[in-house]
Amino acid sequence: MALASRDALEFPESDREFLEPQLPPRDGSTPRPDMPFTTLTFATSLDSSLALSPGTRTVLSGPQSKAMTHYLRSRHDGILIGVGTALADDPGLNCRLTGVGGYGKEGLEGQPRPIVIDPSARWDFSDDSKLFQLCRQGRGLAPWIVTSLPELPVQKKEMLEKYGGGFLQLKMVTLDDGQHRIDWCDLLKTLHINGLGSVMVEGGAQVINSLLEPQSMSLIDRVIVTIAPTWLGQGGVIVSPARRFDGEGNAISAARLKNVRWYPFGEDVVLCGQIRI
Ligand SMILES: NC(=O)C1=CN([C@@H]2O[C@H](COP(=O)(O)OP(=O)(O)OC[C@H]3O[C@@H](n4cnc5c(N)ncnc54)[C@H](OP(=O)(O)O)[C@@H]3O)[C@@H](O)[C@H]2O)C=CC1
Ligand SMILES: Nc1nc(O)c(N)c(N[C@@H]2O[C@H](COP(=O)(O)O)[C@@H](O)[C@H]2O)n1
Repeated sequence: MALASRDALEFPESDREFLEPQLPPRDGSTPRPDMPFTTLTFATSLDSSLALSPGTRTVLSGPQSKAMTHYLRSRHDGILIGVGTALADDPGLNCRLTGVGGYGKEGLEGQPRPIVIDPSARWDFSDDSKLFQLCRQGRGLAPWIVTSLPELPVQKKEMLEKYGGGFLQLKMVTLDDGQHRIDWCDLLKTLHINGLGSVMVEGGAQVINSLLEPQSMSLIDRVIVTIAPTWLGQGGVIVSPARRFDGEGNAISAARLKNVRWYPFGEDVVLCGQIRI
C-alpha cells in the first residue's frame, strides 16, 4: 500500500453529500452522448479576480474549499486550463486527497488528466515542471496539450510522450491580435473521443470568459465557484464575459445561473448552479 504524504488533504463525508447532485453521475453517463459532463469551476475574489495580476499565482481558497476543489478533481476525468495559467502557476493539477492514487492508494485511480490549451505550444515545460515531477512520483497523469500547430515541436512531443501525455491538434481561428479561438464543441467532442467522460474547466480568465460566450455557454453542465472573502483590488485577472445586447441594442446580463445552491466552506462560500439558457 502506497503511503499518504504529509501534504495530503481530507474532505469529510458530510461535505461530499452536499455536492453529489452537482457532480458527474457515478455511472459515467453524460447529458450529451458525444461530449463529457463539463463543470466550470474556479475561485474568485469579491471583485471577480482570479489572481492579483497576470502571471501571478494567488491563493484565494481556504483549506476547506481547497479540499473541496481536490474532491472535484477526483470526480472528473480531466482538468483543463489555458497556457496563461500553466505559465503563471507551474501547477500540479493532480488530486491530493487521502485515498486516491499516489496518496495512500496504488496506481493513479482518482487522478484527472491535465489538459492545457496552448495553441502555439508556447509553454516551455521541462522535467522540473511540477506536473512532470508528480508523474515521476506516481502522483499524477501527464498532460495533453491542445494546439493548433500543424507541425508539432519534436522535443516537446517526445518529452510529453515519455511521461504518457501528448498533443491534441485542433483547428482554431487566429484573430488579428494573434490570439486564438477554439471551437469548444470540437474540443469537448475530441476529449470525449479520447475517453474523458467528465472535464472540469479551472481557468484562467481568458478561458472562462470565452467558455461563457453565447455560442459555448450551453456546453457547461455545472458551475461551481468558490468565493473568498477578499477584494484583490484593481489590476487583477478578471472573470467578466463579453457584454450581450438584446434585439433593441440594450445591454443585458452576459449569463445567469439557475437552480442555485450555496454552501459555506470555512470562511469561503461555494456557489453551485446551472447556466440559464
Ligand atoms: N483562482 C482560480 O481558480 C484560478 C486562477 N487562475 C489564474 O489566472 C491567471 C491566468 O489567466 P489568463 O491570463 O486569463 O490565462 P489563461 O489560463 O486563460 O490562458 C490564456 C491563453 O490560453 C489560450 N486560450 C484561452 N482561451 C482560448 C480560446 N478560447 N481559444 C484558444 N486559445 C485560448 C490563449 O493562448 P494564446 O495567447 O497562445 O493564443 C490565451 O492567451 C493566472 O494568474 C492564474 O493564477 C487560473 C485558474 C484558476
Ligand atoms: N480552487 C482554487 N483556488 C485557488 O485559490 C487557486 N489559486 C486555484 N487555482 C487553480 O489551481 C491550480 C493550481 O493547482 P495545484 O495546487 O498546483 O495543483 C492553478 O493553476 C489554477 O488552475 N484554484
